[in-house]
Amino acid sequence: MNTVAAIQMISSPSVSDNLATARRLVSQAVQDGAQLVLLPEYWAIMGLNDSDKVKVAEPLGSGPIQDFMSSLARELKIWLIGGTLPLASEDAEKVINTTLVYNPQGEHVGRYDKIHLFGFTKGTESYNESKTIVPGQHVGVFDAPFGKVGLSVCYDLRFPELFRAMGPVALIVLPAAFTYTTGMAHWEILLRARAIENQCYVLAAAQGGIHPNGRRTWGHSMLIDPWGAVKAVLPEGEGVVRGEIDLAYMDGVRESLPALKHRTM
Ligand SMILES: O=C(O)CCC(=O)C(=O)O
Repeated sequence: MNTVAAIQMISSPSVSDNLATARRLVSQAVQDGAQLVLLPEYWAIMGLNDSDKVKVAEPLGSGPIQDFMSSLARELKIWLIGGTLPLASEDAEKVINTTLVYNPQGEHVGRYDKIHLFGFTKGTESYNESKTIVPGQHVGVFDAPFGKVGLSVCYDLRFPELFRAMGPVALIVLPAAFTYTTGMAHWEILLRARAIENQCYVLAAAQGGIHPNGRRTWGHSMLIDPWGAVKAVLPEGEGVVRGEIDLAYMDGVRESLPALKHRTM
């Protein structure tokens, strides 16, 4: 069995507070047996305004957030998928919203830059990530001990072609900070659809609550199995969602309903 966990947070604008919370929750997940742990989108910096986000953006390979993730993975001997952090881009006013993956030796072994940038306007709610983020251009997949893991971030969930482009994977991970409004309507349906159509596990780590800046996020971090069943969920608040990747079960689903083999395009 392979135990994986998603961390749910309600991140604040204080990077040091967020690092302390992440350390506490990841340690709790590991005490409960997790060998691979996923943090949510912008776990270290959510709540910072756009200009402060650019100020804390790190060059790849160095900076306090990357040092923290690498040390934590090494110390706890886990695979750590670092939600997302802002990496410095060539445009001084924009960042790259990046997931970095660390192995149990604390080495950086995977990267994915969020490709689809969220835009949404309804009433007083408005988001336009392309103002402050440079989109990624490459699919991200890495090899974990139990098989291939595909990387995606939040709004990417709405674009099934990204997940097809990963090739067959055992697990899709999705760090997120879904809005309360869109999350209530679409989050679980889309996550379960990605698990069903790709016949793999889906692990989603969300922000979930009312943040100090007033923003409300949907939460509902969850683990879904290859049949589309929700195995564990945390509706709101900080905490850990944990479960097993059962490869024999996944193979059974793929054998009894060989939809992946029946693809024609
Ligand atoms: O797709 C959505 O509804 C939410 C996406 C989002 O909040 C994000 O990508 O940051």
